[in-house]
Amino acid sequence: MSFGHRLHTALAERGPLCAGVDPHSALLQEWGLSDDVAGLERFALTAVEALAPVVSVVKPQSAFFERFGSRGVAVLERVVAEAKAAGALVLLDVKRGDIGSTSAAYADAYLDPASPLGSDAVTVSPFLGFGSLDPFVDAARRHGGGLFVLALTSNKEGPEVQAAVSADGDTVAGTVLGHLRRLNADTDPLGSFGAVVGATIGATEEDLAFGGPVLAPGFGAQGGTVADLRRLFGSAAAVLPSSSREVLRRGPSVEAMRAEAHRLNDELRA
Ligand SMILES: O=c1ccn([C@@H]2O[C@H](COP(=O)(O)O)[C@@H](O)[C@H]2O)c(=O)[nH]1
Repeated sequence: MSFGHRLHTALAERGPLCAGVDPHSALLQEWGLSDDVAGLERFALTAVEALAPVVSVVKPQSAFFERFGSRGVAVLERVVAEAKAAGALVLLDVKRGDIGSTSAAYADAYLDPASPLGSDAVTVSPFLGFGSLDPFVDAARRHGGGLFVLALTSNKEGPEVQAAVSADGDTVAGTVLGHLRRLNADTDPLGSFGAVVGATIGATEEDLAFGGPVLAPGFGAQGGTVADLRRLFGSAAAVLPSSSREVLRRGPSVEAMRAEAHRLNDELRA
């Protein structure tokens, strides 16, 4: 079954919230944990225990695991496996993108279910040209996986690149969304090729009806609100507001993190 189909079902069953697992050193400290691999493991697996049984999508941020080298990546492998086992879809946030032949290796690493980091979907960067992502698109189709392609990111520096107008008169973001619209054509009920559009961007004239899901980071700690989501994403096929720190700072209590995820899902559904 395609990622779009599986995501559509998960959103209906569990709600739209995407829960980020971002083991910031400041959060490890707030939880009373040491800033080392043991602390990382306790933090990340506690977050998975709290959130993966109740949210549709868990999004581990690879950077916070990579900073501990191979032992940190081994913890990330457990996070991916345990979140899947608890019934969540796993979106690995690695924002990869390179020349095609290297993208093929990244795609195998993150989208092949037989790989130790094999996930349901992955974030990718289109800024080497959208065609450089073809190996990711092929792997996603082969394995029933999904992609979330950077389009209008939540950071204030994004427009310098993403709002630039290219030779055909489209913005860079508009060009990315156009490619996604083509990839998602004729997919029912939801395409597997999503876009990253921050909840913090204020306003956009881009057409967000491209047939696939929008990952909306910036909800919560970066200032994005439910009102922003309603205003920005009315035309989108599906929206996954993503929150990491805002939920994780409720820890280390499993009950408190889970209650916050339920509260946000209720608010988002209302
Ligand atoms: O445009 C983007 C793309 C990705 N992110 C990632 O989402 C989370 C946000 O964490 P919060 O604690 O909820 O702010 C983080 O992993 C970012 O790398 C983003 O923020 N904006």
